[in-house]
Amino acid sequence: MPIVSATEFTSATVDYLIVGGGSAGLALAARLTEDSDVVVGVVEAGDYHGHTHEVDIPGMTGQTIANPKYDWTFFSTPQTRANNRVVLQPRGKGLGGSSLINFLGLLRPSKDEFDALEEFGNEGWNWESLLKYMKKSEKTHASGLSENDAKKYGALPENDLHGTDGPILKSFPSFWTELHGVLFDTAEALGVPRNLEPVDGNTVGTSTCFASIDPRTATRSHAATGYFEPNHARKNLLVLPNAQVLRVVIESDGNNFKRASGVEFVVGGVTMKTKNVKRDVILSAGSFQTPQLLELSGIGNPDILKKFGIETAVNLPSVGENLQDHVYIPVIIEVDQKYETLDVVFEPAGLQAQQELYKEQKGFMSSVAAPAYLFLAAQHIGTESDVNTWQAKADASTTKDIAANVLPDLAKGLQKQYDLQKRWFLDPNHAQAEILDFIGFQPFFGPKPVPGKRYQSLIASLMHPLSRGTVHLASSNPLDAPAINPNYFANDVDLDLMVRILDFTLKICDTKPFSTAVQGFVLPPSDVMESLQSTRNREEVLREYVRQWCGPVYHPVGTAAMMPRDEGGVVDGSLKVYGTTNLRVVDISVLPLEISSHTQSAAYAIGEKAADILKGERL
Ligand SMILES: Cc1cc2nc3c(=O)[nH]c(=O)nc-3n(C[C@H](O)[C@H](O)[C@H](O)COP(=O)(O)OP(=O)(O)OC[C@H]3O[C@@H](n4cnc5c(N)ncnc54)[C@H](O)[C@@H]3O)c2cc1C
Repeated sequence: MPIVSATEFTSATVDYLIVGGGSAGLALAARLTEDSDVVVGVVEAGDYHGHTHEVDIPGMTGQTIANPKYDWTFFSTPQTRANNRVVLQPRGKGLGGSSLINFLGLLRPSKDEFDALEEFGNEGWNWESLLKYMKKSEKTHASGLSENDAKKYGALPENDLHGTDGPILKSFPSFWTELHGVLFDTAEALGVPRNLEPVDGNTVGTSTCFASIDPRTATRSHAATGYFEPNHARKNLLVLPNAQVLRVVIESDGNNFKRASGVEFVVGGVTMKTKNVKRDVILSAGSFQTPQLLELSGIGNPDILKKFGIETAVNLPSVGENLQDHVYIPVIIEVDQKYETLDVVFEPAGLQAQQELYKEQKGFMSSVAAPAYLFLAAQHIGTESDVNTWQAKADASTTKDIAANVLPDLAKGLQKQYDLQKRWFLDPNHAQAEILDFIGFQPFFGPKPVPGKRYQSLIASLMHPLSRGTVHLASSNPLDAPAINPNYFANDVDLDLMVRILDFTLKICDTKPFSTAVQGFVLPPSDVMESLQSTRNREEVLREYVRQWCGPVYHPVGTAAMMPRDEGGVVDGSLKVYGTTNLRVVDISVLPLEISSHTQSAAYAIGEKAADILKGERL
């Protein structure tokens, strides 16, 4: 049994100690322990949740969000350019990490975005290599669609691009709603074609996503089911849940470098220490807690560390800078009653019928709630002159409140990022925006659905923000949440883009055939919709709606960026933290630039690739 007690954990000698049993951390642990001579310890703050309905049943996705059993329930700092609001920043807690609570969409970034990693100086980090690891992480189930339907739904996968025997199972929806095809026809009328195979490196167009669902049982496939449970009998994999790491213990190696000798953690209110790490300590705590743990361990900006009474072990001011996340704005519409939507499960009779269907792995409970995607290039949402303006403003001088404006190293790296973003603005094959269709009332914020009515929620998001945020310590108490500041709209272009993406979404609702289904708007609310009819200053009305209703899409990256040290990097291409001999970061925080995709496939690929890097070093 790999789940061990704290005493067994601290007395064992391990080759690798992984902090965080989440998406990337468990992928890494599973692959390293394929070699029975290698002993790996995983310490995870949350529980091993086993199999619970709210995690397993796809139709219940969303119900774990803001539930502290599964979610860290972080909030942002007040966002000055979004009406001073604080916004929820969910992160999965427990074996499986955020893959426990995510919305199941299994998409991939574009080729350009992975190739950019190599352009940043990380040899071997490119599309070809990461495609191999994304495939390695997955096992694909065929859709069973006819060729005609597959074309209608933008769902015609090319077999050799998809994995066949990996641990994460992926499948297409078990049913298809009428509005799915109607939405894609409407997008086509607006100049956005279907993209039959969106995971070949080009994401632009309309398509159906795969979902991380095992179609044989209609249950969530996640890091714990794929990478932990099948390997639970390995004697060389020791897993300690319910233990929160407080800091990495850092020692001097006698030269200029620092060595991570173990970690201090708290379990059941008792603080304990591991010491017996033969090789590496690996942080896989995600984009918010990896930088927090680095700072708690004395690795970061000395000015910040001093403020919290922490002695600097490694002067690395880039830690916790460069935070990027997708920002979304919702449009919720009421649709004609004749359409079947996920809303049926919130009515007693509908729920009972769906529960019966679920027993046969059918119906809404068995499938992903947001299967239909539109990925839009800048050219879909702006004129040539808009695009030129946007790319001209991809610059540190037009971005407010960022450390790169005072720290030359960060400025150099940021300029490289902006140069790429400029190029991507001009490329009609590069997605700047995403609109996903949640096939019912999006379950959490704001207004509530009226029983008996039917809805669609179009979630419109910015893919490549120019703003940069931060994650730093909020206090010296390791058990306190970090201060998460996405710094929304620090670059004006982000707000301009959000307005254009929202406008395009509203245009969809006003264009046939989709418009014929629309009965009215829930969001934007009626006062905003009325102002849009009556006022000449449409842009300002939309702007204010964005400021008031925007939020994160839960894909934060960049806070431990894999870039050269003198360009604002935290780790090198072998994922080693600068200034240390054996401390690594293996999670989504190492991506220097946000990707035009949801991030779980990248997190698994990073875990898979890290395992091969570490195996390679032992040869
Ligand atoms: C609500 C939500 C919806 C999402 N929807 C999608 C989607 O539909 N599709 C998609 O592709 N992506 C989605 N994502 C994003 C995706 O799931 C994440 O990017 C990915 O899982 C991150 O992997 P990771 O390994 O970096 O971190 P995580 O998987 O979050 O793992 C980090 C782990 O570290 C643990 N940890 C943190 N601090 C400590 C500590 N001090 N001590 C010990 N353990 C610690 C955490 O408890 C967690 O288990 C979503 C994310 C969320 C939160």
